[in-house]
Amino acid sequence: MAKNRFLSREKPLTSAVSLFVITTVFYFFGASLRVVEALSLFWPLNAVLAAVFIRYPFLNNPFYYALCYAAMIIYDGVTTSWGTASLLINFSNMVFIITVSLLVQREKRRSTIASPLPVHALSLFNYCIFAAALCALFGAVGSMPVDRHAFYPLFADWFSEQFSTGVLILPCLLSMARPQWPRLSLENLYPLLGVVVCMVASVGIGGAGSLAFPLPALIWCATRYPLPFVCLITLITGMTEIVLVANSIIEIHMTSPLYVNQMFSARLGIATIALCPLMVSVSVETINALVRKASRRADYDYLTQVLSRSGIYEKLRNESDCLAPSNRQLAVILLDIDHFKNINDTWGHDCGDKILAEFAAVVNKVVGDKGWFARMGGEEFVIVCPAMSNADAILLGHQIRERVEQHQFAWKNHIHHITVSLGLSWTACASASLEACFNAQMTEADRYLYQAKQYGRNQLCAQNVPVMGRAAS
Ligand SMILES: Nc1nc2c(ncn2[C@@H]2O[C@H](COP(=O)(O)OP(=O)(O)OP(=O)(O)O)[C@@H](O)[C@H]2O)c(=O)[nH]1
Repeated sequence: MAKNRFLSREKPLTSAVSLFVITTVFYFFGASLRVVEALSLFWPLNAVLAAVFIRYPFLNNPFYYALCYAAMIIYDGVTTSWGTASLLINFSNMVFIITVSLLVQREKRRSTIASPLPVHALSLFNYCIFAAALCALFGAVGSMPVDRHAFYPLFADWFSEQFSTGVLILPCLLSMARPQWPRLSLENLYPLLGVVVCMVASVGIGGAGSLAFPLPALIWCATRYPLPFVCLITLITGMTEIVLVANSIIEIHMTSPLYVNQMFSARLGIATIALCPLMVSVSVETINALVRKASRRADYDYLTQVLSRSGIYEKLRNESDCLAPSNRQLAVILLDIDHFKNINDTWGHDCGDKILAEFAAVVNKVVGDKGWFARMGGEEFVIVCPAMSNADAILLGHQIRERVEQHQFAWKNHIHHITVSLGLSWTACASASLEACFNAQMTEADRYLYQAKQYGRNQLCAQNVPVMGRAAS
C-alpha cells in the first residue's frame, strides 16, 4: 500500500490528526457549496474519505471511523443549528464511506483479475449505487426535520449526489499514484480540446441530450491518455456539467433554476456517462500492460534477463531510424563460454543455469550503456555497439574477457571459474540498415570466435588483434 508520512500504521496520533483535518477541510468545502437550501451541490467528503480508507486499509477500524464521525458532528455543531438531526445526517455520510471502503477491500482480497484500478471499474460503479442508496435512506430521514421536504425528493437528491460524486471522484483518487502523464504536444492535446468544444456545444445547444455531448471526446481521451488523467478529465467534465445544469447554463428544462428532483436525472445521467471513458481507459491500460508483458517475454531472455535474439533485432530496427548513417560504427562481439558442457556434466544443469545468469549480469555491467547485450541461445551471447570505434570495441572485449576470468561464480559452497572466447567484427555501416549490417557482421564475428576457440579459448580475436595462443591440434 502507498506509504504516506501523514497516514501510517506506525504513527496513530499523526494519522488521527490527519484524518480529522481531511474530514474538516472537505466538510467545509462541501458545506460551502450548499446552494439549494441545506443540500450541497457536491459533497466530495464521502468519496474522498472512502478513497482514504481504501488506500490505507489499517484505518478501517472503529476508532478511525468514530473520529471522522466526531469531526463531522463537531463541524455541524459549530456551523449549523441542526441539533440532533446532525447525528443521523452524518451517520448517513459514514454509511457511504464504510460501505464503499469495505466492499472494495473485499473485492481486492478476492480478485484475481489484474486491473489498473484496485477493483473492476464496473464493480466500483455498482458499489457506489449500493452505498449511495443506503446512505440516502438514512440521509433523507435525517434531513426531513431540517429541510421540511418529503422523503422522496430528499432521497432522490441524496442518492443522485452521493452516486455521481462517488463515481466521478473515486476512480480519480484510486488511480492517483501512477504519475506517467502524457507528453505535451499539440497532437496530444486534441482529445482534451475535443472535450472543451463538446462542452461549449452542450451550453450552446442545450436540452437533456446535450449532457452526453462530451462522451465521444472523453472516450477519445481514454484511448490516448493514462488512466489517472482520464479520471481527472472525466471528474472535471462531470462536475462542470453539474454546476452548469444547476445554474441553468446548460438548459435541460424550461423552468429555471432547477429544483432538487430535476437534478436527480441530470446527476444520474452524468455519472452513467462517466462510466464509459473509465471502462475504455481501464481496458486500454489492461491491454497495453498485456502487450508490454508479451513483448517483454519475447524480447528478453527469461533465464538471464538480458535481451533475446528477437529483442536485439527489435533494438536494431528502432535504432536504425534514430541513428544517422554517418554516425554508425557497428561493433559486434560474439561471446561463447568455454567448456560450458563440462560444468553441466559435472555440477548439473541447475549450476549451469546459475552460472549463465551470473555471467550475463557480469558482462551486462561492463557493457553498461555502451551497447546492447543479448543471449543468442545456449551459452552464446552477443554485444552490439551501434556507435563505437574499433579501438574502443577491442578494449571493451578485453575488459569483458578479464572480468569474467577474475569473477568467482559461487554454487553450493564451491567457487567456479570460467573463461569466455570472443570474436569481434567492426564496420562503418554508412548505407545499409543496421539490421543488414549486423547480419553481415555476425558471420565475420562468428569466424573470429571460431578462431579464438581454435587458438586455445579465453581470448578475443578480431582483425588486427594479435592472437594469444597457437591453434589447438
Ligand atoms: N545449464 C544450461 N546449459 C545450457 C543451456 N543452453 C545450452 N546449454 C549447454 O551448453 C553446452 C554447450 O556445449 P558445447 O556447445 O559443446 O560447448 P562448450 O562445452 O561450451 O565448449 P566450447 O564452446 O567448445 O568451449 C551444452 O552442454 C548445452 O546443454 C541452458 O540454458 N542452461
